[in-house]
This record gives sequence, structure tokens and C-alpha cells, in this order.
Amino acid sequence: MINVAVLTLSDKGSKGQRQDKSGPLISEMLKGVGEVKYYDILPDERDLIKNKLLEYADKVDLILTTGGTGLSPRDVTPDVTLEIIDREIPGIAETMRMEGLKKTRRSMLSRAVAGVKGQCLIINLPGSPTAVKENLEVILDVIAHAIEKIKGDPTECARQ
Ligand SMILES: Nc1ncnc2c1ncn2[C@@H]1O[C@H](COP(=O)(O)OP(=O)(O)OP(=O)(O)O)[C@@H](O)[C@H]1O
Ligand SMILES: Nc1nc2c(c(=O)[nH]1)N[C@H]1C(S)=C(S)[C@@H](COP(=O)(O)O)O[C@H]1N2
Repeated sequence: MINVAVLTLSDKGSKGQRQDKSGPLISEMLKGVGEVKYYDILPDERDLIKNKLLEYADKVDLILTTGGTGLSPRDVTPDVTLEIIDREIPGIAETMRMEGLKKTRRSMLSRAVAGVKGQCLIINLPGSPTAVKENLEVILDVIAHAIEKIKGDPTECARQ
């Protein structure tokens, strides 16, 4: 089973001013795919996010973040993610934005990124529960294979 950490980035959520629905939704959607071992809510603060991502990356196979991917001045999740990853996986974020366009034109406003830190896959999701559902459902089936490859699975990946 894949070990997962979920990190919600929200100023309001971290102050208890809004119930976090997106973090629990991620956990729900991951049933059968992975087990959520860690979950936290942080404000949109670079250093706090960076330290938490680095801590989780040593402990789990997959980190899913939600929130802070947009254009508000305090949205920094993709910027911090890019700072710490070793390699980017553009196709994951491209797929989320492309499939999202079928639901809302605002899909193009998410700056979400995905990448690898050590042996951990990190994927940013936007903040609203609707966006989490629509983004995660279009990449969910590829996550297990991506993690196998990150961990060095030598089997050939091509379809026969
Ligand atoms: N973690 C969450 N749980 C529930 N609803 C959320 C969450 N994050 C965002 N939303 C919903 O999506 C809308 C847009 O998200 P956005 O990230 O812009 O919110 P925000 O209010 O700017 O976040 P912040 O808490 O960082 O100020 C919010 O107004 C809220 O309705
Ligand atoms: N599929 C999908 N993608 C989506 C959305 C959505 O509702 N559905 N919301 C968009 C909106 S309105 C914004 S502003 C950006 C960034 O969201 P965030 O700042 O909450 O991370 O994600 C976008 N991506």
C-alpha cells in the first residue's frame, strides 16, 4: 500500500476560520490506492510549507497538497514545491489543467506542479473541494505506476 501525506494550505483553514473539506476529500478519494499516514493544515507561508514538505518527503511515498496554487499574492505552494523537488513531472499537471478545462475555463489559473523529491512523489491540487475532485480523479489511476518507477521498478513500462 502507498503511504500518503496530505497537506492543506489555507490561511483561513489554519486559523480555524473555515472547515477543511479538501484534505478529508483527498483521503476519501485515495481509499484503495493509498493510506493517509499524515495530515496537516498550514497557512500560505513559504518556510512552513517547505519544512513540512521536506519532513513528509522522507516519510511517505506520496504527498498531495491542496490550495495555494492560484494567483493570489499569498499563493506559494507551486513555488515552494519547485524549490524542493529534484525532477518535475510536467505531464501530471498538464493533464489536470487540460481535463479541468472541460469543466471550467478557470482550470488554466492553477499553477500546480508535480515532481519527485528523493523517492517521494509530490502533487499539488487546487484548493476548493470541487477542484480537488476534478483534478485528482483524472490522475489517480497513474499514481501507483509512477511511484513504482520512482522506486526503481525495472520492469518494462510500454504497452504490448
Ligand atoms: N481547504 C478547503 N476546504 C473547503 N473549502 C475550500 C478549501 N480551500 C478552498 N476552499 C473553497 O474554495 C474557494 C476558493 O479557494 P481559495 O484557495 O482561493 O480560498 P481562499 O479563501 O483564498 O483561501 P485562504 O484560506 O488561503 O485565504 C474558497 O472561497 C472556499 O470556498
Ligand atoms: N478542475 C478544476 N480545476 C480548477 C478549478 C475547478 O473548479 N476545477 N478551480 C480553478 C480556480 S478558480 C483557481 S483560482 C485555481 C487555483 O486554485 P487555488 O488557489 O485554490 O489553489 O484552480 C483552478 N483549477
